Amino acid sequence: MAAKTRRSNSTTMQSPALHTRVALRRTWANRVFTLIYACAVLALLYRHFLNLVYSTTFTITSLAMLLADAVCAFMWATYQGFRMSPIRRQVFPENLATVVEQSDYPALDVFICTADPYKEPPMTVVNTALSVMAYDYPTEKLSVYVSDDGGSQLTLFAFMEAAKFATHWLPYCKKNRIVERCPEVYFRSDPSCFPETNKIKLMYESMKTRVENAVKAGSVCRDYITDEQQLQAFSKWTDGFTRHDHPSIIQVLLDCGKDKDATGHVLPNLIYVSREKSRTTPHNFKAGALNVLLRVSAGMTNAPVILTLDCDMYSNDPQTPVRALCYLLDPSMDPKLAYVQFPQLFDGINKNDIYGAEFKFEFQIDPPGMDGLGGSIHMGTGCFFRRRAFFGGPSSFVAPESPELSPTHVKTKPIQSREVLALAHHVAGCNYEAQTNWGSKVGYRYGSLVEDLYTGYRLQCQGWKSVFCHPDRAAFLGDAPITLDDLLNQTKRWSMGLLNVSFSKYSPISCGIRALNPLWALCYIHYSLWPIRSIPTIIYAFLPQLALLNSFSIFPKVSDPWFFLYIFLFLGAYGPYFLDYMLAGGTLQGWWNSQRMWMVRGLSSFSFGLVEYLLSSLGVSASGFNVTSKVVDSEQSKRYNQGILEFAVASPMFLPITMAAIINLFSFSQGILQVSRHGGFEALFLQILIAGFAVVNSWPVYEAMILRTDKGKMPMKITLISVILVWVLYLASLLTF
Ligand SMILES: O=c1ccn([C@@H]2O[C@H](COP(=O)(O)OP(=O)(O)O[C@H]3O[C@H](CO)[C@@H](O)[C@H](O)[C@H]3O)[C@@H](O)[C@H]2O)c(=O)[nH]1
Ligand SMILES: [Mn+2]
Repeated sequence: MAAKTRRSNSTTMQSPALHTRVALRRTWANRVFTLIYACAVLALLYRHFLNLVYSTTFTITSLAMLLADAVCAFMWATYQGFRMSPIRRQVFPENLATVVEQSDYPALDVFICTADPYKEPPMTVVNTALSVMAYDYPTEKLSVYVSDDGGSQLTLFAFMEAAKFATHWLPYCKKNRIVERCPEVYFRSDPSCFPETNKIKLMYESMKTRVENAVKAGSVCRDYITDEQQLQAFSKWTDGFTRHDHPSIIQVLLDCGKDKDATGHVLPNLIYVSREKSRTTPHNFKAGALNVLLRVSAGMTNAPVILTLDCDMYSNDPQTPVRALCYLLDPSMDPKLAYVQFPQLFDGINKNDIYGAEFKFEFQIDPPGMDGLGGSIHMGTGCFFRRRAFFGGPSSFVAPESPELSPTHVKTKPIQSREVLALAHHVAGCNYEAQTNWGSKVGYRYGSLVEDLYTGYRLQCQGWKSVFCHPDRAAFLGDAPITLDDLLNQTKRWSMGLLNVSFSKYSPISCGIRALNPLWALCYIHYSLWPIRSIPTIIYAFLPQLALLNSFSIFPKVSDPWFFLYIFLFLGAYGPYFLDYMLAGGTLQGWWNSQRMWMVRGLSSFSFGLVEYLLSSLGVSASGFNVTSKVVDSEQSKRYNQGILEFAVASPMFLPITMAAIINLFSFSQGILQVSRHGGFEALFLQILIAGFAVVNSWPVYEAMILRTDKGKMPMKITLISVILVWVLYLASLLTF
């Protein structure tokens, strides 16, 4: 494995390493292959060029194929950034004690975001919070801040319950050295029995029932409210209170200075924050919520290390913060290190990941490639930041507007003191950021629906670095969408967010290429232009097929030497991708599904994202952050576990998928008939091959249109509209060819 190993704590010669990095053995193979494939790509472009200049039969079809191939070539070239210097890191948390005593660990503020109690069940959020509150970390240094953008009593109520349950759960986990500290997952796993297990389980179940009852009823039953303080907290939900219009609500649910667990030990701080909202002031979605937490926490605990988490990403390993410290506290580490990113991994993905929702490349395979160049992307969740990184570059500090919010400000007042609470409410106000640097130079950056990638990128442009930490045991596990519609909406949102980045003032194309190492910038260019993949996907899904239906050949004949170039390009595009996927522990079917989903996304979410982005930049429509649902419907989940794709809703994004499935089937059968009757196989072979490949990929779509009777099948409306559109397309093609 190790081609070269670099010991990272060279200054402390005697002490054992806290972490190592090695170049992956495949690096040279990658580089050589890139060189060979680049020649093939150039040859293809040369062929197009010859065609353009000399051919008398150059048509609109040739132009479209040129466009498709040029975009593919560009995306391929930019992807090579990831493949040039991939590395693998390892951490040794057991050695941390040689560098720092536990009592000298930095304080840690954990930020958890939630936005909608109906799409993100409060019990999910509570489980995430409990799993981190129970970290193996000095409790008095740990604070958990929950941002509730849904402004929901239900979420607050769930956290009041969680605060009570934590007093039992935390000592139980620590005493019995439980590894699984997310209670839901722990009890589901049928744990071994300790004397208190049943009692704790009952407590958990009864909390769950109360919270779920409240969610079902849509309000908190008065009987559940046990004390005056709680009553006072809920009194903020007055008649005019809506999730889009309400004052800020900040509740300290556990105070480390006062509250003790059932065994008399201190508890971590637990603070509920629902920032002020007003319909007239933009709130910048999750980035805005995180900036509020940055300020509220600055006024309360101001920990130098921050962990950001999405509400569904529970901790799966109580040692995770210590792993992060192996980088953050290493005296020989580059002081420009801004964040340690753990991969986004998921719980409950079905056997072969039918939706490719694991994003194995983006969350597991590509980040080590970027890490070797300067640092991984930020994935929004599972990331330990140095607070200082949010305030200017490593050597150019940008002070916040108030010294009390500065990362260097030392806290002395108790978190529940009047001044501290007043400051917290003030900085959570919806007009607070006006005329400040928040969102532009300080904190999470605004202007993109992928605030995570964008913020990480902007930090790196300022000179910050990052590290990708991928331990064997997953550090965090989250939910992935289990319906196709949810998944496509998620990637549509990402597409728009990525285009925001591409066309921003700080675009990787103009800015990144100057600020970062060029290969590193290529990676960002590649991601930020993801949605343009839709162009070749759409062209390749329809054009060769329409040509085939008209017996019109657009690729070289089998006997033509150029034919082999196409075959090589096809295999060479899939081969490395396949190998990387399998080396990352994937299955053959998982890979197949993943490549299918890339085509599906290209047809639907990427193209819709591209169009919506264009419309919103023309001011025709506004783009928002449509939160992915984490609610599981039992029938849907049953189908998901059986590996059946869920269509069910009449989403316009299904139209291009269905149309492509129909047209490929027709052209494939027509092509076969044609060559068996009239010959010409040589000239049409590549088109038949492409259509055949698409037909095999479209199998689940045919099933959903014709064979299935369950509720998840393709809505008849979508099938009918697709048939009509395909017919129109075919008629139009008769005029073209
Ligand atoms: O106005 C908002 C919208 C969302 N969120 C939170 O943002 C998180 C991510 O939302 P989700 O719907 O789960 O989006 P995903 O597409 O699954 O998330 C990925 O993509 C997002 C950017 O689009 C990143 O923010 C996430 O970290 C990343 O995991 C959730 O905890 C939400 O509660 C807010 O706090 N406020
Ligand atoms: Mn999510």
